[in-house]
Amino acid sequence: MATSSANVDLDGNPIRPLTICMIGAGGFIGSHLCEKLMVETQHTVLAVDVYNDKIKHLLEPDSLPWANRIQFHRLNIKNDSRLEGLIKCSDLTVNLAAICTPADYNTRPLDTIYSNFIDALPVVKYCSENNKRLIHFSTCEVYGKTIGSFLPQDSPLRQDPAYYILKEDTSPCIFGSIEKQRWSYACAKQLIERLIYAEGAENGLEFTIVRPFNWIGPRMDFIPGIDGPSEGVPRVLACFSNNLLRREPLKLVDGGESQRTFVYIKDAIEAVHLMIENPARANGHIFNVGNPNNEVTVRQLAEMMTKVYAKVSGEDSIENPTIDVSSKEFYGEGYDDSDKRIPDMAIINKQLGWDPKTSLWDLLESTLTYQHRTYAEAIRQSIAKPVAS
Ligand SMILES: NC(=O)c1ccc[n+]([C@@H]2O[C@H](COP(=O)([O-])OP(=O)(O)OC[C@H]3O[C@@H](n4cnc5c(N)ncnc54)[C@H](O)[C@@H]3O)[C@@H](O)[C@H]2O)c1
Ligand SMILES: O=C(O)[C@H]1O[C@H](OP(=O)(O)OP(=O)(O)OC[C@H]2O[C@@H](n3ccc(=O)[nH]c3=O)[C@H](O)[C@@H]2O)[C@H](O)[C@@H](O)[C@@H]1O
Repeated sequence: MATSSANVDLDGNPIRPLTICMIGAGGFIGSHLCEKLMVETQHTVLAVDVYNDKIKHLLEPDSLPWANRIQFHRLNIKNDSRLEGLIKCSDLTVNLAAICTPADYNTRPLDTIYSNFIDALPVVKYCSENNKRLIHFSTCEVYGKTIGSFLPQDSPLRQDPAYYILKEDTSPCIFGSIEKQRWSYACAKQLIERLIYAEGAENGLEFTIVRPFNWIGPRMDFIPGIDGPSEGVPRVLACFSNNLLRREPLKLVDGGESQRTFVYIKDAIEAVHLMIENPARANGHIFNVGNPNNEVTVRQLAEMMTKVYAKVSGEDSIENPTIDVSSKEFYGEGYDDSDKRIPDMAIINKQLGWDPKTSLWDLLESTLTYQHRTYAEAIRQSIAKPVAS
């Protein structure tokens, strides 16, 4: 894998220290990106978010070696006039802010569309008007379902990669009907991608669009009842971690037949680092960032997480480790799913020389070690606490 050296880019040119306005810096991806930029580079980060719990370790104490290179700005980009000033005084804006948990897409579709499209509009506008570079986080969900999923079950073409591999420049974006509100997120992300692309074409905006394919690792989402709402439904890694920590069966939605490719957050952050430091190679591109070698069904993921958790916790797994639930029961009306998500890696490989390296077993082992160390005791105490009468 290509890595960017401390001082020169992939073409041997010196890298000058940048000021980066990172919106959504307090989230899962933002926290890892901030960590990378503080520990391994000389760039400065203006970290924008409504929360900062996941980056507290980078903000305090003042004696940290990077203390003068990171500032936290608590603001909601929906309604804060300070945003334009922060973008103006930065060289680059990285926009991560979004509602991005599937349980919200069909239950809070308006918030989802506003967050992923309307709230991103001023960010794009300020970057374009002030000639500032933008790295915008989209999603692999813009591909929706594969072409192959519409073929008859017994069609041999279903095995042909042409019918399922997802390519940035040729694959169509296939969503379900409007009443399947699951697609509100993907559709909003697609429209903001098109707007950014058009700003590039008509007004010369320097942009890069990132399509993450299921990045997972420590600090992803929350554990319900511990550092998030008891009734909240996070993404699958945190749902399954929560079940394992509580010794409950893992819930397989509609049989757990959907397929995903999971990439380790630390591998994926390497790719973003390369985009930041190689604008000539990254500008104007849309990049899939995922690990095509780590494909599993959700059922296989549950089985592997159960085995890995038994290893890292030293506890035997429960007798019936999984249970089937319908999507209506789990997510409510209007849920739908992507059947299969394998990223084509040709463009990112050609432009940035990036390839993922961590196997699914290894990334689950380090992530579940973190989950166990961070949450097991808190869960034990919450279970032991008598319920208030
Ligand atoms: N994690 C993945 O695998 C994945 C996959 C596909 C796409 N993405 C995209 O990457 C981005 C980051 O994802 P993540 O996993 O880190 O999610 P996250 O929810 O952990 O982080 C998003 C952050 O944005 C902040 N935010 C949201 N709205 C805001 C607002 N109005 N003002 C200020 N801050 C706001 C949130 O507080 C949160 O800290 C999102 O755009 C998401 O759609 C992530
Ligand atoms: O991470 C990504 O690349 C993108 O995909 C995710 O969507 P999805 O993969 O469907 O979200 P998960 O919550 O991680 O679910 C993965 C699969 O597990 C299933 N699932 C989830 C939770 C659970 O307890 N059980 C279960 O079977 C879901 O139905 C789905 O098929 C989210 O939309 C975004 O964070 C992001 O854009």
